[in-house]
Amino acid sequence: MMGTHPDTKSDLRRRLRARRRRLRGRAARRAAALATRRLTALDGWQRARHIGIYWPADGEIDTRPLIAAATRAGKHVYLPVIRSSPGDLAFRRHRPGDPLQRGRFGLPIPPRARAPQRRLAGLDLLVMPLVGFDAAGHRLGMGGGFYDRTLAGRGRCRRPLRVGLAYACQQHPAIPHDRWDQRLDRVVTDRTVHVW
Ligand SMILES: Nc1nc2c(c(=O)[nH]1)N(C=O)[C@@H](CNc1ccc(C(=O)N[C@@H](CCC(=O)O)C(=O)O)cc1)CN2
Ligand SMILES: Nc1ncnc2c1ncn2[C@@H]1O[C@H](COP(=O)(O)OP(=O)(O)OP(=O)(O)O)[C@@H](O)[C@H]1O
Repeated sequence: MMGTHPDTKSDLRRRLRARRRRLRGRAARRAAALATRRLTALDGWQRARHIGIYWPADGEIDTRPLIAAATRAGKHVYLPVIRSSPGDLAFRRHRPGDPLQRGRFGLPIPPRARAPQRRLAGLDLLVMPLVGFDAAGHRLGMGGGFYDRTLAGRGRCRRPLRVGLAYACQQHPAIPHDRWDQRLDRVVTDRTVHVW
C-alpha cells in the first residue's frame, strides 16, 4: 500500500524511470550494444526460434539491433500487444521494416491483419523491459501488471525463458514485491548477466 513502505513501488518506479531516461546518446548506445552482445551470446538466445521482444519506449534499451540480429539468424520475433480482457499480452510477429501502428499507451504494435500471433507458451524466449530489478530476480515494470498476468499460472513450465533487459543502473537493493510478481530467469545488463 502507498506510504507504508519506505520504497513504495510507485515511488521507485518514478525514480528508476527518471534514471533510465537520463541515459541517452552515446552512453545509451554503448550500453545497449554491450547488453545486446551479452544477450545474443546466451544459450537460451541461440537455441530460441520464437522470441518475444518489446519495442523500445520511455528510455528503455533499444531493441532494434536485437530484432535485426534475430531476423538475420532466421528467428521469428514477436512484439507484445495488450489484450484488454483479460489484461495480459499476446505476441504478434514483426520483421524489420514492417509497418507498426499505435496501440494502448501509444506504443507501436504490429497491425492485426498481417501478423501471425502467438500466446506466451508458443515462445521459446521472452525479453522483457524493466524499470528496476534486484539481486533476487524481482522485477519492477511499468505498473500495468501485464507481464505478471501473462506469466501467471504457468507453474514449473520452463518455456519461455524469462529474460529482463536493462541498464545496470536499473538495479536497486530491494525491489518491493507482491504475491503476484513473477520472477525472472536472467537479467542482462551492459555490465553482466544475472542468473537464477
Ligand atoms: N516497450 C514496452 N512495451 C510494453 C511494455 C513496456 O513496459 N515497455 N509493457 C509492460 O507492461 C506493456 C505496456 N505497459 C504499460 C503500462 C503502463 C503504462 C503507463 O502507465 N503509461 C503512462 C501513463 C498512462 C497513459 O499514458 O495513459 C506513463 O508513462 O505514465 C504504459 C505501458 C506492453 N508493452
Ligand atoms: N496474475 C494476476 N492476476 C490479476 N491481477 C494481477 C496479476 N498480476 C498482477 N496483477 C495486478 O497488476 C497490477 C500491477 O502490478 P505491479 O505493480 O506489480 O506491476 P508491474 O509488475 O510493475 O507491471 P508489468 O508487469 O506490467 O511490467 C496490480 O494491481 C496487480 O493486482
